[in-house]
Amino acid sequence: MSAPAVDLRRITKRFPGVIANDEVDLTVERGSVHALLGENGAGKTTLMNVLYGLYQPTAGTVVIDGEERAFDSPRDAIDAGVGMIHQHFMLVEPMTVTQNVVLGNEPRKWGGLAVDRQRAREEVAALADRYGFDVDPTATVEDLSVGEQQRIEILKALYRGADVLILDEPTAVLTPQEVEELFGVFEELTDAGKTIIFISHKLSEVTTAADEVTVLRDGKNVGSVETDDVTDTELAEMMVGREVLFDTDKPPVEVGSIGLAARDLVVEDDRGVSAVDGVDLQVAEGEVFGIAGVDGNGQSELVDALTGLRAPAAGRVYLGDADVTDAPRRQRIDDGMAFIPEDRQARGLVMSYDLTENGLLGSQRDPQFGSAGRIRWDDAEAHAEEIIEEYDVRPADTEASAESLSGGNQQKFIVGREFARDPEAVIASHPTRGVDVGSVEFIHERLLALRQAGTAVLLVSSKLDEVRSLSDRLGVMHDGELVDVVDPETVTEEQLGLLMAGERPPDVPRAVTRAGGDQ
Ligand SMILES: Nc1ncnc2c1ncn2[C@@H]1O[C@H](COP(=O)(O)OP(=O)(O)OP(=O)(O)O)[C@@H](O)[C@H]1O
Repeated sequence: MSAPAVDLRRITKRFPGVIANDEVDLTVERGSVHALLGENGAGKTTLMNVLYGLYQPTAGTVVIDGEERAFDSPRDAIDAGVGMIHQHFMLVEPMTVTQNVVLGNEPRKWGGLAVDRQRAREEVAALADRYGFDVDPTATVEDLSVGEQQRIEILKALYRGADVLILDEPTAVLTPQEVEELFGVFEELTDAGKTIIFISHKLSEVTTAADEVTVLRDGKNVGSVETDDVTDTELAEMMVGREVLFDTDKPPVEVGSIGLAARDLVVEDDRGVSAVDGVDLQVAEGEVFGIAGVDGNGQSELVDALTGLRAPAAGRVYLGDADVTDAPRRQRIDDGMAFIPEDRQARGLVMSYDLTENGLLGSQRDPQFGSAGRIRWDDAEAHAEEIIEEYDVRPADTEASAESLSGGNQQKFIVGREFARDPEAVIASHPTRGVDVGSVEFIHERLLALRQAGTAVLLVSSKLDEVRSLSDRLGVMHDGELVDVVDPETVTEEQLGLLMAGERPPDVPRAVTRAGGDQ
């Protein structure tokens, strides 16, 4: 039998005060798809960063194709045939597909004096063709959908000779259709002898797309199993070490008056084009209003306008009875608006601050933490400790900087901080993105507890099962418009998919309006 494509032997990686990987073994056979699963902070990204040469292990050996390797940088890993596709793409948007794919490795002509553009185009087209990728090498990257951009990243790795492809949560930003396409790409690649390792939090995707799965817990490998031999429930238990319930219990709630509303809202994007085109919506106290849609159909701009990050070009925003259209963000927070942003690193946290400081963000003027501009740091620290404990943020250290936390733990901290404000209205944008199953369950429970307590919740999510199970009414956004408001319980996945694609399927069940006031 040939040597495995990847063989990690007793990899240990320590950071100050943390053992991120603790003698982890991982064997991945050539031509297979291997999933890496584990709670937030379990050490998945760290292990892959070791394999990709971004980190040097404290101890242990990396063996590729039977050959022991020591990578000092990703350059070494790429030379050994290991490529990595990060969650945040590293493409140059104004450039073409071809320019991006060959970037840094351009074929040359005239004795190396000039880039051979024609050859570059031909090579990229041939590569795309070989793996069945439907891409136009002359297209500009910024005009492509997220799924297409991801395929360009994969092409880039293949162009550099990758035999092993590592993908960090590749499905987090994709629509259900794009996820299917990506899994099709996985098949093409493995048929051609490539090896794929992907990190995921979605159990159903792991069992669908992977041949084998390895579960990490607290930095250790707790088991590698073939996906044919394991159920979602068993995997969840391996991850968290306890039973995880998948049912969301949503008790009936008596709704109150309007907690959050938008009227005829028009919002322009960064290029001055209308991204939100006359949206009307009302969220009652005690109601979860979900918004489903393919990313990039105006959801982000809508959320920006509601939270005060972007001034609308027309229309009004209301928090309770108050018109807050022109109110600064700070005032909206003071008036009871909590916000879980889509981009947690840019808008949810200050990455270089520690958790005590991050726990204060938005509450600096709250008398709970001081007066006359002086902050009582003991109280601020106690507050951060409460969030850490309640939301199981790891490491449980108020002095840890936000940037030293894993992505999912950063998210849990933001959610904890925002929910602790006891808000009148919550705007939650992809609140469980990158969060492990145990924590997803917890965040869902807390969202429903807020609903129970009479908070108006606007939930934007690209996870259809999430918006369907939590929402009382579900709006679908397409091309800047709220094209329909449907009953999340009875609408079918197919109807939703069509609405999200801008079509008008028949017999869509309309949502029943229960909110007070006119609708
Ligand atoms: N650069 C760093 N400095 C200090 N600690 C770090 C650093 N990178 C990761 N860690 C710590 O190592 C542990 C593992 O983190 P890692 O990002 O590998 O987890 P993960 O399994 O990928 O989590 P998630 O699912 O949340 O992305 C965590 O405790 C994290 O706080």
